[in-house]
Amino acid sequence: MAAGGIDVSRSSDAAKKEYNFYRNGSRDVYLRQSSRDGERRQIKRPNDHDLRRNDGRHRSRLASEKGEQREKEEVQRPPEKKRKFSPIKWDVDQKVSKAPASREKTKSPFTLPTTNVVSNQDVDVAVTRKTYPKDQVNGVVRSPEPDHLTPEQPLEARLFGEHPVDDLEEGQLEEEQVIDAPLIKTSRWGPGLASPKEELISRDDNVPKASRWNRSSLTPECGELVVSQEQHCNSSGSGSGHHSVEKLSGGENSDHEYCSSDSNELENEEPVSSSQGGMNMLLGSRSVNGFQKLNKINEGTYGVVYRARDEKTKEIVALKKIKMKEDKMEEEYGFPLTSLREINILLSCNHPSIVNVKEVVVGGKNDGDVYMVMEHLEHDLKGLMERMKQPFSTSEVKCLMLQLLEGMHYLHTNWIIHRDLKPSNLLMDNTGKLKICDFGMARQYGSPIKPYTQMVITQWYRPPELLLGAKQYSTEVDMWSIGCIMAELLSHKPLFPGKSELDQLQKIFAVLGTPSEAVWPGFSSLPNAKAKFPTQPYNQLRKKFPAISFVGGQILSERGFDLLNGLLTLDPEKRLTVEEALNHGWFREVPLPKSQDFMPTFPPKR
Ligand SMILES: Nc1ncnc2c1ncn2[C@@H]1O[C@H](COP(=O)(O)OP(=O)(O)OP(=O)(O)O)[C@@H](O)[C@H]1O
Repeated sequence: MAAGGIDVSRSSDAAKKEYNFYRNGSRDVYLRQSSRDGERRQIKRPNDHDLRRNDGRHRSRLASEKGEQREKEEVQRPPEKKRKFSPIKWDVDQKVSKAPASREKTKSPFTLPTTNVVSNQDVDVAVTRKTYPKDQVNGVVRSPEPDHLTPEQPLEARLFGEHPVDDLEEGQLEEEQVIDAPLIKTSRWGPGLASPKEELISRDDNVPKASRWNRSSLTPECGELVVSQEQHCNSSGSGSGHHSVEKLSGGENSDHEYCSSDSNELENEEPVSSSQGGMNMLLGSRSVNGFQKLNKINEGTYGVVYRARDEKTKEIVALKKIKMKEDKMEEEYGFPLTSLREINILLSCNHPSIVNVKEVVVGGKNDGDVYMVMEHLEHDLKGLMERMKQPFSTSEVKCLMLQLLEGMHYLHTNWIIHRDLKPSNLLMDNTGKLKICDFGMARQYGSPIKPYTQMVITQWYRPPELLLGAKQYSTEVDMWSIGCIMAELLSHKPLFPGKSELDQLQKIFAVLGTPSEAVWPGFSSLPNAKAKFPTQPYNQLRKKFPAISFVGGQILSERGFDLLNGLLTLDPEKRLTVEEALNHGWFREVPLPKSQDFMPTFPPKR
């Protein structure tokens, strides 16, 4: 049976109603919730142009729909959300801002939780993008047969020079960043601390445990948790002097030294006055003893997650214990930066598709332990897909994809890149709700886009530009991961299960074609693109997701394939944006997205 769908906007009123039911239903949930708790913060959302680019790929038919939708949203914008703990105040990169007269007047996209307004003018610097003809996407040319992938010599050596490429298994990331004491001293967390030994983040057995978090030095006035966005590394350092600093040559960066990894991104925070800095995130935090641990759910790279009961409310929650860096032989130990970012971002976000962090609690066996208390969801999509006997149906995939895209739309419009989207980081409950979790790799991006570490995103879901060494990237990296997730939801197996970074690239190119300058302008100047990749001139993706199946396998309509191919576009400039994906016609053709209420339920994992 052909999978070609029917466009409900033209031919099926009933289907359209059902679609609207889903969309309105889910929006109603959003609005109901927001008006109920009355605590949603009003956030200035960048418009399409602000968001990422103006590449002329928006469909005109959708443009008017989007316009109406946005208008409605603006009218119905929920009231301001009270801060749960402390706001993120992302710093302005003074070197790139247009000579603000004062700090207060600085316009910046890094003001997520505040009501500061970002002017389009400021944002445009980052988002202007080239226009490409749509037909160049992935250079889709039907092929008779693929060329055989037989490198003449070890490609690892050719691709990455002398440095061997470590195999990265799923979930494994090469970097872990922690905040070390000297760093904190010069950060906005520093002010108000009595001595370096009483740093908030450092751990030292000489320091009485109770003072590790130095609560006494914290005042409500300095209660803002402030994390700087992109700091230029200061070669004189902040005292630690151990961070590597990479000098980028050429282009607009040639005059500056930039951080080569995220761990450096906090290094050069500007000094702060006492009114700016400090942290009271843990001030008045409850003890973890108020929770009864029921069972261990999972152990990830950065924390152990438990199912627990809040003794006070009897509510079942998820407790994520932050793994401290215990090895004092290491120069950096203490509270991982990834966890700090995760707490910071999650406490500031409020969206039905983003896991809710209720509070942060401390204590336990070790007085210095810190836990995030999150709403508990029964499943994650990875575990669920492994245990499911039947794959998700197309309408179920659409329901899940819409929720994922809505959550990502919220993040991207608030200048947050997740950078670790994968099925195990997508939680699902038995009422059909999907929620994005694990914000350890997430960060805000800004204008202009700066070099960040490319060692983000679990390898199977990492886009080719990062594998090829690109350091300047933004939301498009998440869109690639979403493409991989969509493929996996449809087929119930990972699309590109590479065994090493090189194997990952080979797997991608074998399916989507080896990129060329014609298909991906700028490809050849990426750091790792010098390697001679086996030539695979054709896009083979359709073979994996056919429109017709004679053996009863999963089929994908033309529109579904168009969405998948648009997400898995090699050239990040041409990859679909979250807004384009959200408005894609696949979601309006039959079978329509299943309503959350009708999503299947699954037994809890043991
Ligand atoms: N709120 C929650 N409710 C239920 N289960 C959760 C919740 N949060 C996390 N989990 C489970 O714990 C696992 C690990 O959580 P998380 O990804 O946040 O930790 P991590 O240490 O950052 O993991 P990773 O190694 O993947 O980066 C998830 O894949 C999920 O199965």
